[in-house]
Amino acid sequence: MNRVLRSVGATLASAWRLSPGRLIIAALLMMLGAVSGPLLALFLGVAVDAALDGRTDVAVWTAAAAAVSVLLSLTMEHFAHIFFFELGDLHKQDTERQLGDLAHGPVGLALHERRDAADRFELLRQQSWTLSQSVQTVLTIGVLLTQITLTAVLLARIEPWLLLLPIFGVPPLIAGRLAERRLERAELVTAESARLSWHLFELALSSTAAKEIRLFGLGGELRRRHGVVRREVDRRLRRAEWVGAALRFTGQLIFALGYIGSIVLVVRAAISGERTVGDVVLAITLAVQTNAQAAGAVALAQALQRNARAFGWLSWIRDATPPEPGPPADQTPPAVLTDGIELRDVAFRYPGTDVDVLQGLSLRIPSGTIVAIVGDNGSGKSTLVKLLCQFYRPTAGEITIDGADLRRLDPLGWRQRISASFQDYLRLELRARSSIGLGDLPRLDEPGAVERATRRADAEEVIDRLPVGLETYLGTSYDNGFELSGGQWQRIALSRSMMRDDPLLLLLDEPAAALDPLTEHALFDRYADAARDVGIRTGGVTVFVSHRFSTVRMADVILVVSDGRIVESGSHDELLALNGMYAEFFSLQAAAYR
Ligand SMILES: Nc1ncnc2c1ncn2[C@@H]1O[C@H](COP(=O)(O)OP(=O)(O)OP(=O)(O)O)[C@@H](O)[C@H]1O
Repeated sequence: MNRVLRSVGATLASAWRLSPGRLIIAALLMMLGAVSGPLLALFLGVAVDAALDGRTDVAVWTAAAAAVSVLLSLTMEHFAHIFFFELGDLHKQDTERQLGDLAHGPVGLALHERRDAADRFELLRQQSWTLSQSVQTVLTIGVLLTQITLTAVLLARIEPWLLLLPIFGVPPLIAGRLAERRLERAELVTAESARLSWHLFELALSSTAAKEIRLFGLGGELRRRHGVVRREVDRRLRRAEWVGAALRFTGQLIFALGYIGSIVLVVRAAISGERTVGDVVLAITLAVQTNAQAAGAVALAQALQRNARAFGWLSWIRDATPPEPGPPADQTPPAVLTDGIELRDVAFRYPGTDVDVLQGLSLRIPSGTIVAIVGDNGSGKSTLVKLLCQFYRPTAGEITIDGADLRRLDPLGWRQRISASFQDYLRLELRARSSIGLGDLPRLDEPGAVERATRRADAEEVIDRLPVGLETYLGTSYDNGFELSGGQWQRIALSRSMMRDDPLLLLLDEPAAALDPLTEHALFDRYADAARDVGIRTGGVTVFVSHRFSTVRMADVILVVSDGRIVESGSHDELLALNGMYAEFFSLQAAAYR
């Protein structure tokens, strides 16, 4: 109940903030429509009695009033809808903006990488229409309460026992709520499968997936799997809907019994002469309206539950990433690195999991050093990169920057001093100049900055091939957009990562996976020059992850990571002399290229 009340309050507050005028007009129009129903019953009753008594004037006037009531009840809600529609749209846009803020807001990655958060984002995406209707839903509460009160007063005038009639409206309400709960549980339980089924369906539409799907002849298999998952989701949802329908039917049956009883009561009173024919007409008309009101209340309860659920998901996401415990992040990064970066006994476990993916990591990276990280898939290389970017804080141990705890550095300030490129790089479908220049937003329009970054990333050749160079629109979002190959996109991403002139940390997490070995080698040659230049100017440290040992050997220090631990470290020659894991990997790869 609290959840519903909170969502009602929040919806009204939001509608008032967005457009108080529309809210007031819509509420007034709805109220006019709402009172016209019970008034219609009252005027009809009086008109019938006046006609039977021969009071023509009264009969005509009350019949005319009844006609106006009909007109109002038929039209007012329609006009109110125009305002609701606009308010609903504003409310939906506002919620989407909030969702965007929530998605972009957290400084870390936990929200994006949590499965339970992904479920709620998906449910909100699917049910955004609920939010667009929430203002109307909430105002309908006032309408129904007014109608029910008026109806109750009129019924009590005829026969106080008739006041019991609205009580019969309670079972349908409770039944509706139970049914909604069942559906909600079923939706949450099936959210993961629903995501999977959507993913399998999307594969059929994706041009990237089309090649492998055709090559491996996977079309039928993917359709089959999609069908199995979809059927399972549908089966569970259908079952919840059937149980819900049975519950609702029971509730309505109880109301129907009360309804029949009340009509019998008034008709008997009229036969015995205690009530007039007008009273019977009034009671029957009101009883019909009571039924509609009960049905409206059930629908309203469902809509309120849905609204509360969507509101609950939004609040859940809002509360899902509380600020991480630890010292306040109020320090700015140093202008230059003099000492370097140090990891002391660092361990890390992803939120919601029970395995340490990094353990006991200790290491000192002196300023100006180039460090390469190698290791098996899943050994923890990218996770270490995420910790260095402050996407997560270590669960144990400490990372220091020139002796200062990394947690004390303002993440946004620290990231402004990082240049990074990731294996799952972003394809920013914009003008090439912007797609690169956004790597350092304040310098997007600085003359020569984008060109310099392109040179550092060895990507001039990619730009030269574009129809209008840096001014070319990239990607399929534009009619005249130029689509790039995977490797070309990666070079654009690399250029973006080269935009910052004075980074303290250069991170390259397999940034060249889509490039051929020769290109990667040439790129890293150039990159190493840039890194050393940065090292001299700012003492900046370079950390790169690569599976190509020909590239890795250029680094000053190579770390071999296995199962979240550093198992070997040293220069290329030192590690070869050690004749351990690195030496084995290196000779295997060298033999493959020979
Ligand atoms: N968001 C996440 N939530 C839970 N576990 C995760 C998450 N991201 C990665 N992991 C787990 O952490 C471990 C290390 O993953 P990581 O991506 O750091 O490996 P990697 O060495 O970079 O692998 P690769 O060479 O394949 O890129 C893996 O076991 C992976 O399953």
